[in-house]
Amino acid sequence: MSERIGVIGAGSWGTTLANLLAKKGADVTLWAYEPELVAEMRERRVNSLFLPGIELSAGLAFTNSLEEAAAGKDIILLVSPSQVMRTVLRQLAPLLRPGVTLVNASKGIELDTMMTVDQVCAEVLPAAIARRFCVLSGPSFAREVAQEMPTAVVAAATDQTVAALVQRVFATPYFRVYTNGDVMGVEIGGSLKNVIAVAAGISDGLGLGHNTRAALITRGLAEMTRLGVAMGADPATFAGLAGMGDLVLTCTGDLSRNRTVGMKLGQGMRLAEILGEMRMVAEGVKTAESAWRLAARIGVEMPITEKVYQVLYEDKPARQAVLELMTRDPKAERG
Ligand SMILES: NC(=O)C1=CN([C@@H]2O[C@H](COP(=O)(O)OP(=O)(O)OC[C@H]3O[C@@H](n4cnc5c(N)ncnc54)[C@H](O)[C@@H]3O)[C@@H](O)[C@H]2O)C=CC1
Ligand SMILES: O=C(CO)COP(=O)(O)O
Repeated sequence: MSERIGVIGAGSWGTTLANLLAKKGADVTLWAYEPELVAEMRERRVNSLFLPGIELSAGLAFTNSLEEAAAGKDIILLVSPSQVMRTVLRQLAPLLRPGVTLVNASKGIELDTMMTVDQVCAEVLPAAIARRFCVLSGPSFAREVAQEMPTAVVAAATDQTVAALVQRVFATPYFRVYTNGDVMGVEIGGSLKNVIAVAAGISDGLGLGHNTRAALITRGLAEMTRLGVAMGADPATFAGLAGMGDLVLTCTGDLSRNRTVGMKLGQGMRLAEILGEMRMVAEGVKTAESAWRLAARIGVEMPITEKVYQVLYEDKPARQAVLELMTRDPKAERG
């Protein structure tokens, strides 16, 4: 591959995708926020903080300098947590060359503005650069991709030549990439499934059953779709990889950080204590608040998201939240 690629963020997902690209033979530079991580990855070819036990390709370069990671690159992969994305983008803006393709692999809605990552890019970056934006999302635990387990994701861009480029660059025999034109639907699906995964974790932590989890997944999908459609998304996107696919993975998979946070809440731990023990990001914790505020602002009902918000931030007991969901006014399933 001839593309020069900068990967911005060396958490578990950024490291995994950088490694996937380097194993394909691409020229990849991985930027890490933590200086000690760069030293370790250079010397030992491992990221013991965020992706322990996975050997990193000899072809991968590492840096703490955003300039080194971004200047002159053909593709920039954004994989920093969504709440720091604006700060990172502001630093990247003067470094990006015209014609660069931006790929977002992060999942979340900014707290202060209630913006998706594509919207933040459009605000922070020059229009000519923000136009070549693509979001890469879907059911993809980093560790399983790093272990080359078959995975399917979606690359969504307004310009289908951009989506097709991203599909070609990222595809491997174990990483299948579908194109899609619905940027908003894919951004919203990837962001909101994390909130529903917190709910599913709470349910599991309370010792509730498979019926409850299936109800949360299905009704969670209904409210994700409702918000997405109100934001201009195509409802069909929510039946796809970035909607139902990722929702099922995250609500049922033991590797999910969001589900784990929920489980610990359901078992009675306090949020501050849970987050204090975590170095990794559980995006659903902040996105519960931004999504809840966004839904209130545009007048969309999101009862599960609302309860997750109340359990996280208003000390609502989890059992009380479940009871309140179950005893809402009777409704038709669709409508
Ligand atoms: N890990 C996974 O399986 C997947 C993660 N994602 C998404 O990828 C994004 C990144 O998550 P992970 O790679 O999992 O990260 P992680 O949870 O493994 O690591 C945390 C990351 O946050 C970075 N960070 C912390 N404070 C920072 C700051 N002030 N400025 C810049 N960076 C800072 C760390 O350097 C590290 O890269 C998230 O939006 C996540 O939802 C998407 C798909 C799969
Ligand atoms: O987005 C993910 C898988 O698609 C990762 O989910 P967690 O952040 O909950 O681990």
